[in-house]
Amino acid sequence: MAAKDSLLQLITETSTNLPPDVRRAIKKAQIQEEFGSRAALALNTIVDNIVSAEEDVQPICQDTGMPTFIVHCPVGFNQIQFQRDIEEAIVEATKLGKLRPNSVDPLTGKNTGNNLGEGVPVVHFHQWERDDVEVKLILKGGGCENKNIQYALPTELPGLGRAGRDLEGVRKCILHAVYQAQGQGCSAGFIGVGIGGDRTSGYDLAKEQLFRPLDDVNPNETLAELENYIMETANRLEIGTMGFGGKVTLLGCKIGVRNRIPASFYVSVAYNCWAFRRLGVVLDPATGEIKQWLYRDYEEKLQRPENAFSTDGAIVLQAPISEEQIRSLKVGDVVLIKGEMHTGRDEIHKYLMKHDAPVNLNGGIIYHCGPVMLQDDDGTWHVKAAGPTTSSREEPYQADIIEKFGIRAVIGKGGMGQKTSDGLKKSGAVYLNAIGGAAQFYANCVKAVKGVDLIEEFGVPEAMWHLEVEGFPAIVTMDAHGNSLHKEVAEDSMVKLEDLKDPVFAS
Ligand SMILES: O=C(O)C[C@H](O)C(=O)O
Ligand code: SF4
Repeated sequence: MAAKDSLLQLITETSTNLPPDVRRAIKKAQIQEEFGSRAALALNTIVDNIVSAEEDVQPICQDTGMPTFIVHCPVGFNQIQFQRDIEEAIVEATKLGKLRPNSVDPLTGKNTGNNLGEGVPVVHFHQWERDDVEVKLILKGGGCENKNIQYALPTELPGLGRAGRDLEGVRKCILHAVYQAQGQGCSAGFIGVGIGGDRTSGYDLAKEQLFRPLDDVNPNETLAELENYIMETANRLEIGTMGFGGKVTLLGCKIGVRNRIPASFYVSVAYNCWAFRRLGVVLDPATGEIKQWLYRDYEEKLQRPENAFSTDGAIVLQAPISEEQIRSLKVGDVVLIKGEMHTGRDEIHKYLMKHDAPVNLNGGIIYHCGPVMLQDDDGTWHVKAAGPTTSSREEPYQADIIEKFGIRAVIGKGGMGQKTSDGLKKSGAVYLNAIGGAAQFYANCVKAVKGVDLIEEFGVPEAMWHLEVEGFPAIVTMDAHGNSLHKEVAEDSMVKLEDLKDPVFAS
C-alpha cells in the first residue's frame, strides 16, 4: 500500500470512526445523565450517530474541520514527497465525501472545492531518531475552534474575579474557558490547555494536549492534580450536553506547560467538541504501509440506543407553518419536522439582507447547516452529512431575515441572543435546537434533495439546499414568548461559576 493510500485510510477512519478513548468518555457521560432528560436525549442521539457513522463509513460530523497532521519522520526522509502524498489523499477523501470541501479564501470568499489552499492542510514535520514514520491527524471543526480562548494574566474574569499569575489564576482561567463555551462548541467537550509560551506557542501547546490519550496520567504532579480538579469541578457548572443543562459538561482535560518570558503569562485553551476526531498511524518509510494504528490499543463498542430521540408526544411541524401553531409552542417542546426546509448559514444570511430569496420562505423553515453533498453521474445530489452549525454567528441578521421573509422556524445549535429572541416574539417564530454533530442522524432524515441555489457563488457548505425531510427531531429552546433555555442555562451556570471563586491551590 503506497503512503497515499495509507493516508487516505487514516483520513477516512478519523472522519468516520471515533477512537475508543473518546467513545469511553461519551459512554460514561451517557450513564450519568438522568433517563429521559434533555441531556440524555442529546447523548443518545450522539451515540446513535457515532454508530451510524462507523457502520456507513460516513463523516461523524459534517464539519470535517481543518485537517491538521503531525508527522514524525527519520532523518533523511523526503518530506516534500510526503506533503504531496498528504495533499493527494486529502483531495481523494474530499471527492469520496469523507471530508467536506472546507478550504475558503478569506479575501475572495471562494471555496477551493478540494480542501487544498494556502496553508491548508496544516502539516507539522518533526524529525526523530526512530526509523519509522508516525502520522497523527486531528479534524477539529470550526464551532469548537471558535470557542478556543487565550488569557493574558493578570486579568479579571466574570464570576471569578481576579486571576493572578499563579496556579490559582490558571485554575480560574480554565473554569472560565469551560463556562464561556456553553453549548456552542457542541458540549460535552474536551480541553487542551497550554500554560506559558507566547500567544502562538501557547495555542500550539494547548492543541498538542489534545493528542494525549484521555486515560494517560500527566507526569507533572501539579498538572495531574489540576487536571483532576478541573474534571471534577467543571462538571458542577451543569451546562450539559448541547448546553441543555446536565451533569456532564467536560469529558477530558489535558494540561501542558512551557516556559514564558517575564512580561507575558498566557493560559491558552483549545476546546474540542464531543466529535473529537483524532487518530494516528505508524508507517513503514520504504513502502508507506500502515504498521500500527495509534489510539486503538483497545476496542470500545457503543450500543445503538433503542429510541435515540424519544419523540413520544412530539409536535409535527410542516411548512408553511401558521403563526398560531408557532405561538402555541414553548421551550422544552419536542418537534418533528416534515416536508421542506432550506439550509442557510453565514453567506446566505448576509445575502438575504440585501437580496430576494431564491425561493418563497413564507411560513418556512431555515436550517443553519452546511452539509456534505455528493453528486452522482446523472446529476442527482445526495446528502452525506447534515448536522446543525452554530447559530450565534447569524445573530446580527436573524431577526431581520425572519421578519423580511415571514420565516416561522430556525433550526441550529447553541442558541441565539436577545435580538433574535425579540424578533421571534415580534414576528411569531421559534428557534429549534438540533443535536450538534449528529450529522448522520440528520442526514438519514433527509428523503430528497429538491434543489440548490447559490452553489456557484458560495460553494457546497454555504449554498442554499432545499431538502425534503421526514421525522426530523429538534427541541424548542427559544419560543415566541421571549423564553430561552440558553439564557437560563447561561445564568444558572454563572451562579455556579461564582461558587468556585474561593482559592483551592495555595500560592
Ligand atoms: O461548519 C459547520 O458545519 C459546523 C461548525 O463546526 C460549528 O460547530 O458551527
Ligand atoms: S458542529 Fe459541533 S460536532 Fe461538528 S465540528 Fe462543529 S462543534 Fe464539532
